[in-house]
Amino acid sequence: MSTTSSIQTIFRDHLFAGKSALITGGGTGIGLRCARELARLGAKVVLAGRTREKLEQAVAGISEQGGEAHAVVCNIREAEDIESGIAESIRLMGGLDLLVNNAGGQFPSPAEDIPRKGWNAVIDTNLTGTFFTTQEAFRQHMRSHGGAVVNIIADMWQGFPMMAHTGAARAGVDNLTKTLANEWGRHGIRINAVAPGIIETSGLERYDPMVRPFIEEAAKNNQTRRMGTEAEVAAAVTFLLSPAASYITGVTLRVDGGQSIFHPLCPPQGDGKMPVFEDTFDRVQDGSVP
Ligand SMILES: CCC/C=C/C(=O)SCCNC(=O)CCNC(=O)[C@H](O)C(C)(C)COP(=O)([O-])OP(=O)([O-])OC[C@H]1O[C@@H](n2cnc3c(N)ncnc32)[C@H](O)[C@@H]1OP(=O)([O-])[O-]
Ligand SMILES: NC(=O)C1=CN([C@@H]2O[C@H](COP(=O)(O)OP(=O)(O)OC[C@H]3O[C@@H](n4cnc5c(N)ncnc54)[C@H](OP(=O)(O)O)[C@@H]3O)[C@@H](O)[C@H]2O)C=CC1
Repeated sequence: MSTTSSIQTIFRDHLFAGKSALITGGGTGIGLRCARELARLGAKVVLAGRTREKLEQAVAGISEQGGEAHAVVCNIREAEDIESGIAESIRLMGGLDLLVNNAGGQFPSPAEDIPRKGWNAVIDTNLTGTFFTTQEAFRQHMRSHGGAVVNIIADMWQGFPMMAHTGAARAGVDNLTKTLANEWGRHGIRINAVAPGIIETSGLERYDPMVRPFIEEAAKNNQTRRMGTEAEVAAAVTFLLSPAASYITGVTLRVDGGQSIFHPLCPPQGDGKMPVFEDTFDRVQDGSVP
C-alpha cells in the first residue's frame, strides 16, 4: 500500500497548508503520487475516479500517514458526475484551490482500425472531460477565489503513432491550457500542463502484455535511457501548483528525459547517466520503502 511518509520531496513542509486540491484519476499511478505529495505538504486532497475501491484504498494510505484525503466517485465523461463531484469536493475540503486534471487513458490501435465508439471514449475522457472539469471548478469556486490548475497531457509533439485519438485530445488540452490561462488570469487563476514521456505506472500494466516490449524499447529513446517515475512527474506538478510558479501560466512542461527532442543526428546513446529522482514504484507499492 502506498504511503505519504515514504515519499521523497524537495518541497518544504506545510507548503500547501490550508489549501484544497482535487486530483482526477487520483486513486492510482501519477495522480496518486501527486496526491500523496500534496497531502504530505499539508493540502487537503480529494481523489476522484470511477472505481470506489481503488479510491478508498488510496485514501486509507494517505490518512494512515496523517494526511487529509477523501474519495469522490466521478466519471469525467459524465456532465452530471462532474457537477456533483466538484460540489462534493468543495463541501468535503471547504474549498478548491488546486486542480490536477490527471484522469485519462487510451488504447493502442492503428488509426485505420479505431472504432467511432473508441475514438469518442478517448476524446470524451481526455479532452472533453478535462475541459468541463476545469470549467466546473471555475464556475463553482475558482472564479471568485482564484487557483492553480495543472493538466496532464502526453508526448504528442511529433504526432502519436498508434494513438491518434489521444494525440489529438492531448494537443487540444495543450491549446486549452493557453486559452484558459489567457481568459482566467484576471481571476487569479494559473493554468499549466505537464507532458510526461513514458512513465512506469500502473496505467501501463493495463495495456495488452504484447505491447510491453514496444514500450520498453521506445523508453530508451530519451537521454536518461529509461522510463520516468511517478515521482519525477509529481515533482513538476507540485512545482507548477506552488507559489514558486506564481509567474508561470499557459505553459506545458515536458517531463520526458528529452524524448520529445529526439534528433536522428544525435540519437540517445549509452546506459543513461542521469540519476532517478525516486525509483520506488514497486517498493512503495509493496510497502518495503521505510
Ligand atoms: C507509450 C504510452 C504512453 C502513455 C501511457 C498512458 O497513458 S498509461 C495510463 C493511462 N491508462 C490507460 O490508458 C489504460 C486505461 N484505458 C482505458 O481505460 C481505455 O482505453 C479507455 C480510455 C478508452 C476507456 O475505456 P472504457 O473501458 O472506460 O470505455 P468503454 O468500455 O466505454 O469502451 C469504449 C470503446 O473504446 C474502444 N476500446 C477500448 N479499449 C480498446 C482496446 N483495447 N482496443 C480496441 N478498442 C478499444 C471500444 O470501441 C470500446 O467499446 P466496446 O467495443 O467495448 O463497445
Ligand atoms: N504512464 C505513462 O507513461 C503516461 C501517462 N500519461 C497520462 O497520465 C495520466 C495518469 O496515468 P497513469 O497514472 O499512468 O495511469 P492510470 O491508469 O493509473 O491512471 C489513470 C487514472 O484515471 C482514472 N480515470 C480514467 N478514466 C476516468 C474517467 N472517465 N473519469 C474519472 N477517472 C478516470 C483511472 O481510474 P478509474 O479507471 O478507476 O476511473 C485512473 O485512476 C493519464 O492521463 C495518462 O494518460 C501521459 C503520458 C504517459
